[in-house]
Amino acid sequence: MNESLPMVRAEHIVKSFGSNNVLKDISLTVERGQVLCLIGPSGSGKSTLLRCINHLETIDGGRLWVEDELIGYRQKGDKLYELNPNEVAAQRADIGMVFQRFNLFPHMTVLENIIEAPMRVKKIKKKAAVETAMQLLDQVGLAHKAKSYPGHLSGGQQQRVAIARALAMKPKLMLFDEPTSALDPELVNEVLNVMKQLADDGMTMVVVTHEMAFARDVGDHLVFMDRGVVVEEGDPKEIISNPQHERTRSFLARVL
Ligand SMILES: Nc1ncnc2c1ncn2[C@@H]1O[C@H](COP(=O)(O)OP(=O)(O)OP(=O)(O)O)[C@@H](O)[C@H]1O
Repeated sequence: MNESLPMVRAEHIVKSFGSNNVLKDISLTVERGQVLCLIGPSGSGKSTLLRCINHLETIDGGRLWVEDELIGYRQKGDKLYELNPNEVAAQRADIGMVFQRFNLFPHMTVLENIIEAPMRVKKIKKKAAVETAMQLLDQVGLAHKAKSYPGHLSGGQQQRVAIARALAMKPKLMLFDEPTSALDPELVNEVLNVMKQLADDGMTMVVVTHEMAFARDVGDHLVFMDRGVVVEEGDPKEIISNPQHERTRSFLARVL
């Protein structure tokens, strides 16, 4: 692995749903260990971009790289070949994603939720999977809830389990899609604190968020998207205190 490669490179990404051109020529780079926060009005294409990185949508044009791997394709000489389902699954296994809704399996305990994918996808033995899961639950402050069912947890606790579940696959990149938007306000910080800890530990993260304090204090890089294009990007503190573009200014005036 070439350590000098960025973690993510999006080059001229285009994505439409019918006549709705949701991503219009998006290019951006996420460096290793960087927390990139993606902000912008509703419908600007932020979730779609994350979903393209994680194979949940297929791009119509451009190239998406995670390290030296082209998302969805294998390159041989000048030719590109679509990955088969097993190869897609292998690429996806390296990328953790946390959604607005936690999507935990309700009929499984917290522990079972976390060990399910490592055992199924990575063929990890149960003993090792449980050991890792318990360490992760400890990291997110929920070791005491291992045997609980998701329905008995608060939204903030469920989201922390969802983060632990994603981390159990030992991803090299974590994508967060508005991870606190569905939470009661008093539960938001417990999730943001776990994310901050992850950032401090050096995890590469792309975070779609409306939490501007998090973007300012934890983000290394801020990207403001509007109507499918990157309008402005740079240092979060600088953009938030002194946006250069009128569209950024009017968005920030609404959310700050
Ligand atoms: N699967 C889909 N089929 C059709 N249209 C879609 C699909 N997914 C997203 N869209 C459309 O793409 C546009 C961008 O949506 P997206 O969720 O990426 O925006 P967003 O910036 O994340 O917004 P929000 O902050 O509200 O989540 C919207 O018009 C949405 O309706």
